[in-house]
Amino acid sequence: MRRVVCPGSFDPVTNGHLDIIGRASRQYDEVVVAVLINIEKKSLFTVEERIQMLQTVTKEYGNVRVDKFHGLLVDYCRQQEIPAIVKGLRAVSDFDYELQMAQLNYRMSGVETLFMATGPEVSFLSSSRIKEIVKYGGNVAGLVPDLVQELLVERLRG
Ligand SMILES: Cc1cn(CCC(=O)O)c2ccccc12
Repeated sequence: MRRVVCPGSFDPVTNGHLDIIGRASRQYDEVVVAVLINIEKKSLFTVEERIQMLQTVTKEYGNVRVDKFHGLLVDYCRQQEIPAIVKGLRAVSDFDYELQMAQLNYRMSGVETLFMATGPEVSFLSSSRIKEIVKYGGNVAGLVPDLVQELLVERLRG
């Protein structure tokens, strides 16, 4: 069974994330979307809320499982017996950091990293930019799932 992990904060999940997750779900038997627990980073949604959103918007793929982890991703991969990581690359600016992480992870654990180029229609997306737009009254329809847009408006505009 070919399994991969798609790690991230997903605070919240965007259509850029779903582009990669959906394409990975067609390449592998199982995709584990792993939400990073980072207590040092202030997040808009709780880990449980992020997991709930991801489970709802990835249900249609049928072979996506959502989980959470803290600490080193390669330790999680070892515990879960997942041999590879899938990362989405949005722009050349992503590559430098992701290359270093891929080399480190492989050197530490033998876990491979596979890169997928995000579609041009979503390559400009990030959770931070989306939150900023909603916070100042902008419209993010088509950039995030409808459910996420509703939750963003509720959380950021009360
Ligand atoms: C493009 C992209 C960035 N990330 C990390 C996002 C984050 O850390 O929230 C992803 C996670 C899964 C699929 C695609 C992506």
